[in-house]
Amino acid sequence: MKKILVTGANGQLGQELRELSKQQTDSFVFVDIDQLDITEQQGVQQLFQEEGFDYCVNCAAYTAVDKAESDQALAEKVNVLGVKVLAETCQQFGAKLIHISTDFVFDGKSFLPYKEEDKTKPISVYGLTKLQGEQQALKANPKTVVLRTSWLYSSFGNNFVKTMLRLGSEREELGIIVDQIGTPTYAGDLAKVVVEIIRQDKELFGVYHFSNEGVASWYDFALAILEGAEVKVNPIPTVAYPTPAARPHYSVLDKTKIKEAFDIEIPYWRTSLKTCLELLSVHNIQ
Ligand SMILES: NC(=O)C1=CN([C@@H]2O[C@H](COP(=O)(O)OP(=O)(O)OC[C@H]3O[C@@H](n4cnc5c(N)ncnc54)[C@H](OP(=O)(O)O)[C@@H]3O)[C@@H](O)[C@H]2O)C=CC1
Ligand SMILES: Cc1cn([C@H]2C[C@H](O)[C@@H](COP(=O)(O)OP(=O)(O)O[C@H]3O[C@@H](C)C(=O)[C@@H](O)[C@H]3O)O2)c(=O)[nH]c1=O
Repeated sequence: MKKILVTGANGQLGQELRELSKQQTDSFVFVDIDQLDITEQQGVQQLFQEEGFDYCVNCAAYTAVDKAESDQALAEKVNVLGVKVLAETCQQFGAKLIHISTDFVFDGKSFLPYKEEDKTKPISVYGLTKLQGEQQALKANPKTVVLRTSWLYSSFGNNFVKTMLRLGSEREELGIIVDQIGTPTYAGDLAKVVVEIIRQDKELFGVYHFSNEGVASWYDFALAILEGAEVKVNPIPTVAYPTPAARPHYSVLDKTKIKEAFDIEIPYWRTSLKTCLELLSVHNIQ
């Protein structure tokens, strides 16, 4: 039986892992900032010393993309320093680290799905801090898996799906960006892959890309979320929706490496969206 620490456990991915852990025989410890601030080296070291983890899954992050532009210090503290502290502590106590990163490490100028070794060039503070976090993790603990994912949503936490359901019930029309192309990822599917990597325990460290299968613009995603609703969804260009942070125009991830290494099948994004929407409607959450 393995012992696994999950940090940032109250976020979308953390809560999906919590759900999934109920069906696992491994022992999971879930902590969020109130129990363990990943930037506090002493507290992190003490917990590792007391508990002796085999794996740490880092779901803790500063994820407010627009706010990060004016709050660089805090974004850096959590996404760079916090990851360094966790990775060094994992190395010190012999634990493997699974760290989650983002498609926003790329500039979006490609027209083919990004492979792990493609050149990174973040265009936002969030993207830059996440890239620096990856680098710190891989440097401090060679036994690190970095999972880059994109456009995460879940029935837990805050995300684009819930925003669309809310705005769709409040407004008659929505303008949604059509020239940013990527792939939505159901955090429940990402949680399954994390658990599978731990189960296989193959020691295949390094960077991997994971999202759902297929491609969409935010506009396509919004239309699928609001299918059957009365609201009119209009496609708009990025310039018509100015935001503090720039976002890549294209950030589809190539998933060949993770599929071959861990022999996994990945659901199409519309299939997983349906699963999440059904869960939301059963629990009447918006
Ligand atoms: N959301 C997305 O669309 C995407 C996310 N990712 C990455 O996936 C990972 C999981 O994302 P997601 O589940 O959406 O994130 P969330 O924002 O839902 O959850 C992050 C959690 O980390 C907590 N946290 C923040 N600072 C600290 C700290 N110093 N110590 C401990 N915990 C802290 C947050 O607490 P609080 O809420 O109180 O701040 C929150 O509970 C992140 O690494 C993210 O960068 C990658 C691609 C897309
Ligand atoms: C609410 C809204 C958003 N949008 C656009 C803005 C943006 O380009 C896109 C998504 O907006 P959001 O703010 O929900 O999501 P955003 O913060 O851009 O999502 C990103 O989060 C980080 C954490 C990641 O790592 C990325 O992979 C990605 O998921 O939709 C519209 O066009 N119309 C709208 O009414």
